[in-house]
Amino acid sequence: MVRLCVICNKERAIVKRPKTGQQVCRECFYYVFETEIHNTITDNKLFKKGDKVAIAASGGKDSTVFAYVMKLLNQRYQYGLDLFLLSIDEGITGYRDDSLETVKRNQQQYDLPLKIVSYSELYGWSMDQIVKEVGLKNNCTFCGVFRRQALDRGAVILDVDHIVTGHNADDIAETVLMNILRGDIARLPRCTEICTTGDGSIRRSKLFKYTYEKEIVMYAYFKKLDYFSTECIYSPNAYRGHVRTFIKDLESIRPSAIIDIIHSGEAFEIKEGVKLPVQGVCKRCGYMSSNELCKACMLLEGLNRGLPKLGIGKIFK
Ligand SMILES: Nc1ncnc2c1ncn2[C@@H]1O[C@H](COP(=O)(O)OP(=O)(O)OP(=O)(O)O)[C@@H](O)[C@H]1O
Repeated sequence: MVRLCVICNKERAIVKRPKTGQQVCRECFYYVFETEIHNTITDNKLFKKGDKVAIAASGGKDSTVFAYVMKLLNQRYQYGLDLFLLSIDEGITGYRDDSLETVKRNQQQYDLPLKIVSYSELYGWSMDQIVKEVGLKNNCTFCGVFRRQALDRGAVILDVDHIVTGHNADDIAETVLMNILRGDIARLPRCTEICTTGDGSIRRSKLFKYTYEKEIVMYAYFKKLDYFSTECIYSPNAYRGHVRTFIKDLESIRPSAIIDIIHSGEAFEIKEGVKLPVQGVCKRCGYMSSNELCKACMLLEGLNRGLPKLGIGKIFK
C-alpha cells in the first residue's frame, strides 16, 4: 500500500522525519525544513533589511546546508541581507585544507563572497604546530577558543553585523549536557540562546537550534549538496564525542530526547545571589573576557613561553 504524505496528502511519503516521526514527501520535507528556519528568524526578529551577515562556513554538512538555505530564504522572503561566507583555516593538514576546497566550491555554487582567516596569521600558530606541543588530549580547547575569537576578528575584517553558525539541535543538546556535567552555571543559560552578542556589537546566531542533525543530513542528501564529511583528525578523545554518543543512544530510544534536553537547558534558572563572572575586556587584546587576560591570550602565552599547558590550568609541560 502506498503511504501518502501527511502534509499534502497527494504525493507518496518517502521520508520519516526523525524529529516528529511524520511521513512526508520530498517537497513537503524541504518546505517544513526551510520554514522552520524562516520561523526561527522571524519569531526572534533576527535581521533587518540591509544587514551584513557572515555565514561561518567550514565546508561540513551543517554549514553547507545552512549557507544553501540562508541564500534561498533571503531570496524567497526578501530579507534584504548581504550574505558572506567566513571560513577559519585552523591549519589542520589533511582535514581543513580539504574542507576549505569544498567551501571554495560552495562560494561558486551559491555565488557568495568568501573570506578565509587563518590561525597562523592571527596567532602565529597552526593547529598542526599546537598539536605537536600539546598532544591530542587538550588540543580541542585551543581550537575552540581560537576559533571563537577568529570568527569575531574575521567579522570585523568583513565589517558585518552578524555571524550565523551551523550549530544544530544535537550540538546544542550536547553543550547543555556538558555544561551540566561540568557544573558550568555561567555558560548554561547562554548556550541555549539563539542570538548572543559577542565582542563589540557583532551578534552571533544559531538558526539550526531546533534542526536535528539527521534532518540536515537528509536534506543535504536529497538536494545533492556538495559538502565535506570527514571528522577532524585531532578530536578522537574529545569529551564532547562521548556526550554525543550518549545523546545519540538516547535519541534512538526516544527521538524527542534532543529537544527535551534543549528545553531543560532553557528552563534552568540561576538562584538569586549566586556569583557569576563579570564580563570585562582583556587587557592585552581588548577581546571580551571575565579575567584580566582572555582565554585566547592565556593559551597563546603558554604556547609562546614553551608551557602550553599554562592556559589550561597546568603549569608544567
Ligand atoms: N573552520 C571553520 N570556519 C568557519 N566556521 C566554522 C569552522 N568550524 C566550525 N565552524 C562553524 O561552527 C559550526 C559548528 O561547528 P562544529 O565543529 O560543530 O562542526 P560540525 O558540527 O561538523 O558542522 P559542520 O558540519 O558545518 O562542519 C559550523 O556549522 C560552522 O558554522
